[in-house]
Amino acid sequence: MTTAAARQRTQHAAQDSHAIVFDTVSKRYPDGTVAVEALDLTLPAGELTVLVGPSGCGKTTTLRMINRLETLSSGCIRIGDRDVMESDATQLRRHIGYVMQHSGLFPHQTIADNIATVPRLLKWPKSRITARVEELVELVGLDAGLIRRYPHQLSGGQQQRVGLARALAADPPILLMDEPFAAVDPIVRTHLQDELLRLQARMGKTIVLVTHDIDEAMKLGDRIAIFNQNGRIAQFDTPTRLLAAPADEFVVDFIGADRELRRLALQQLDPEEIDPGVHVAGSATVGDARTRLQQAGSSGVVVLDEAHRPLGWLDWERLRQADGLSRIEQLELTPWRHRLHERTNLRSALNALISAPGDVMPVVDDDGRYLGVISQVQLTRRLS
Ligand SMILES: Nc1ncnc2c1ncn2[C@@H]1O[C@H](COP(=O)(O)OP(=O)(O)OP(=O)(O)O)[C@@H](O)[C@H]1O
Repeated sequence: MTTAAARQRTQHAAQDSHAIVFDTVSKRYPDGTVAVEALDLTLPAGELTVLVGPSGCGKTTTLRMINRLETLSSGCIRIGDRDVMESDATQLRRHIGYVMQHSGLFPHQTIADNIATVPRLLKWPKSRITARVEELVELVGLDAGLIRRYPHQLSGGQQQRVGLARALAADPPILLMDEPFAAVDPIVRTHLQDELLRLQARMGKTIVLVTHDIDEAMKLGDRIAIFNQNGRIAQFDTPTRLLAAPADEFVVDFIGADRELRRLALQQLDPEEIDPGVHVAGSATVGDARTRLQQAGSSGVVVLDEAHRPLGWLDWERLRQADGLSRIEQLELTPWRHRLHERTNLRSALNALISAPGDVMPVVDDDGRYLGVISQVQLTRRLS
């Protein structure tokens, strides 16, 4: 009989087989440079681990030793119970997707052929390859019309998506990503990071990602390894723990002066803090709105459209001056520059509130419908 516990054990065993363990690993290049010295580190299966640290501290070397693009000088790396140096290098790399900073696409091959690289090596039937390419293009959010183009005909962000699709083609359990978003502009980078998180929530792969950027590390990492020189680990922890209890001055400096703001970015609004607020429909009369405001003792009112979406803010002074019989929608409302989503983090909430009329911001659900308001007073109380 297969019990739930037994099923869970089997699942864990399967996942553990993709944990990556560094056991006293060193790498000395032929010119004598010691890139990594006696590294001990266990990267858990099914998690996204970020390697971050100053330039030249050995992050890329560490990453490239996992798929044997660099050989180890001493020590051992195991994936599950397999020693990578004893595995066949070609076989090993088929189970490990690899994404580089400048996508590394083959310039004379179409996008479709680039994505199909590993399936072709594995001699999949043509129909299976075509179906997989279509599936991947959709998965990474590329327009299907692009697959007949060549890499130079794509933007940097599109090329990175193709690089990711190619790395995922044979559904490898492990994905190595070396500064995958460093070469694109900040807006595209944010999109790509969000996409990676969305994909990882579905895929649950063992991902190792190298970056210089501590904000990117905090956003993406289930765990973060902060490297000091020669591949020494200053701290290996979850983002929350790194911010709450940095191990030493080096970590404090690396995280930066705005550590408190970074902590806020990791905390979400508590649904209990969302206040119903005072709101009226645009079709209500000024007189109705005044009565509601007086009852609630608020400084203004949130005006909603017929789909219950926030239209703007109307303060008491403007209401007082208006004709009591006119409709609210005829008055000039103060719009918000942002909407806060119910799953927003406290850093975004604070930023938005700083410029909000009436010191309150409407909070909306996935469809943009009004759930209530969060106020500066409430947030300050929570943070103090
Ligand atoms: N092929 C090589 N030969 C000699 N030294 C090398 C070689 N590759 C890297 N190094 C050196 O090894 C050290 C670690 O390099 P590595 O590229 O792993 O660091 P990194 O943390 O990824 O740096 P960056 O963030 O600048 O990419 C550096 O001092 C680098 O100069």
